[in-house]
Amino acid sequence: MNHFDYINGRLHAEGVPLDTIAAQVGTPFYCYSTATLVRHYTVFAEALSKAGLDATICFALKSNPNIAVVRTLAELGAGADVVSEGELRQALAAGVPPSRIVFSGVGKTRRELEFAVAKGIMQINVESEPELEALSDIAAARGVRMPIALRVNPDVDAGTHAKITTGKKENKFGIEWTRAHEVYRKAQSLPGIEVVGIACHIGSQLTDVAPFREAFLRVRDLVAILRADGIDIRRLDLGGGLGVPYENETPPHPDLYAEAIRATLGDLGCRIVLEPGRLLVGNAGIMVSRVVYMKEGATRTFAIVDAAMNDLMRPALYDAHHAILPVVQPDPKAGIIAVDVVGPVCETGDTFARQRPLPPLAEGDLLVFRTAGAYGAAMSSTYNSRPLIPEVLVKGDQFAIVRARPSYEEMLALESLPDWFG
Ligand SMILES: Cc1ncc(COP(=O)(O)O)c(C=O)c1O
Ligand SMILES: N[C@@H](CCCC[NH3+])C(=O)O
Repeated sequence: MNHFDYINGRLHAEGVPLDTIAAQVGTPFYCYSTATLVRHYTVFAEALSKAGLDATICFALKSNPNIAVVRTLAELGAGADVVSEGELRQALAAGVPPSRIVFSGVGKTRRELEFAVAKGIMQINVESEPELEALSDIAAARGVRMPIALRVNPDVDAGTHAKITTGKKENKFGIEWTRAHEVYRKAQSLPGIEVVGIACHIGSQLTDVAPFREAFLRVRDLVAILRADGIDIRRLDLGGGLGVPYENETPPHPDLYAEAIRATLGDLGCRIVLEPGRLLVGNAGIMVSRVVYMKEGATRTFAIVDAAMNDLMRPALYDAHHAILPVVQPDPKAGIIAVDVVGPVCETGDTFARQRPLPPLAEGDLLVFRTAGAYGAAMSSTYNSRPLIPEVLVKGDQFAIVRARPSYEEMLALESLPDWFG
């Protein structure tokens, strides 16, 4: 469910026509809907409370770190899951209290750990023994014990795209399952560490609840082993990963997911922490782009648009499908053609869709790429010296630019020529 619909023949974000935004901010741009963000958060939170779970929802900023998006969720009670000092600063700037922030990631630097400890965040999810030792040194030097969970790798196949599966033993993430008990013992003995829980995240865009259940049962076994050894496990961070429909997928409803948590872990007396990203923001965002040229190739028709793989990387990186709609509602009598929708970047991979059935298009037409709120702007780059595109947040019939398009002067100002060029 989202709030991007045709009203009087023009696609709107809530109450605002997208061509009105395009006229003001220029194309391409990202556009997010407050109502969809609120709805997704509420459905997820209600599913957890209906299942009787005592849960903290820590929005995974990696999916969309825009501070207006994060603030919208924080006002509903969301905490944050961050993976870098930059994301931690974004979460704080958006008003997320440190007591609701978890810090994940395989390669947190000492500087990043220092910063997180100094801010007094809720928990650090430690992913290796060297990180555990570094963190203990840092916290002990400040005279504190940092609350931690060890991220364990349960060796479960999430059944998702190979590039976004994280919980198999060959993946770089987490502490190897069979070593977990030993590393927990070590953590218990370190002066700067307070063990509070277990963390686990098996992958992203899961469309079946079975792999989650399998991982949660493994976590359950580990809780029993650790508690029998006197290690006080009181929080379970189950990561994110619940998928959204891009094309024909039918991911489980949050109710089913919450029920799987209740059935496997609900009786352990643990606080549950969740790190959803895509589920909250995926369908709350679109990218709007304009057709620059229509081009007839030898075998295909190309719609060359002003957005490119650097703006929305998912199709190039994962062959991901994003639905494409014209902003002006097509006349059904106009028929359908097969089009390759491509960007201007000098790579064949800069293709958003191949042979996509679309109504006849013309230069200047506005197109919307749906389900672009997660891992869209977040993964964009300036490849081909293209400035990052602006982001707009809509609320009812108002909209605001929540990330401006940098000027070429601002981009150039970051670079300099060494003196030796004279
Ligand atoms: C540790 C961790 N938590 C949370 C997430 C968010 O995942 P998703 O956007 O699939 O909910 C990810 C990304 O896969 C992750 O690696
Ligand atoms: N970037 C991926 C998701 C990765 C999840 C991060 N752990 C995507 O766009 O689908």
